[in-house]
Amino acid sequence: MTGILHFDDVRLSFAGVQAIDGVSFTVGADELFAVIGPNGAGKTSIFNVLSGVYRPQSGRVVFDGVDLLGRRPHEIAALGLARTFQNVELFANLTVLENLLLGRHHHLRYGPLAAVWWRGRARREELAARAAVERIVDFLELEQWRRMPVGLLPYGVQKRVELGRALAMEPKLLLLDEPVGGMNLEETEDMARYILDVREELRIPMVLVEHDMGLVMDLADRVMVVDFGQPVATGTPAQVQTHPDVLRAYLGEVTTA
Ligand SMILES: Nc1ncnc2c1ncn2[C@@H]1O[C@H](COP(=O)(O)OP(=O)(O)OP(=O)(O)O)[C@@H](O)[C@H]1O
Repeated sequence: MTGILHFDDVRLSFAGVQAIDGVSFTVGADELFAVIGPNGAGKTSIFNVLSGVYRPQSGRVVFDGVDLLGRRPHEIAALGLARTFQNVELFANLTVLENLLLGRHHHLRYGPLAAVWWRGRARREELAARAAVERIVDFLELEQWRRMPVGLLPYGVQKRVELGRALAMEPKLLLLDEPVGGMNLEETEDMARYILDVREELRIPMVLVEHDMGLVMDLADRVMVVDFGQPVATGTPAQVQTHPDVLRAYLGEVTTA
């Protein structure tokens, strides 16, 4: 299968704990791919391998034709792989606009000297960055909060700003780590709509880790279920929902409807 991301037979262990035990998957260029599984199954570890935080003992990870293993998180981000975090990781004292602008820093090509001596280009890039950030503010309907410090905003809006920060990087692939974790129903529905908009209007493929099963089954094209670091099943939401090994992983036994 051709795809933007290939995760191939990856194994990662920490002092006796096999966090990822031979996981493989491919994400298509226009796909929304979800990873689900019980607590401690290895989902976050998969994200941490993808974003360069953990280095696996074996396997291959190829993104957009580039081998990611051994690369540092900032290099991977600069290649176009952006992520959001389970717990919001924004600068609480900075405004929404400032946080979004920080997301764009990979796109600023001038260094500090150029900023002083070559004002024309630095200024043009700065203006382009601001215009791009304003488009994201519109897209995610953040107008009313744009000049407010992120730390003062409701949690659901902070999560939306985090999505915006990742979008500001103009990624080729987006990793969403529990985008609706801790949200109420209304916030969850809003976020689901923005995720669909990212997919349909911006056409950015995504990998989603999420505990909210309803959201996963509504949004994902394909789902991979992991348990104890191992892949249990991969398929469409309808296929995995009825897979006996998936029921066993979640419920501890096979049930028949
Ligand atoms: N840095 C680490 N050091 C030691 N063990 C770790 C580390 N990171 C993860 N693990 C272990 O690896 C296993 C997989 O953890 P991981 O966080 O990837 O699971 P998860 O599916 O994301 O869980 P959750 O749904 O609770 O977030 C667990 O047994 C965990 O304790």
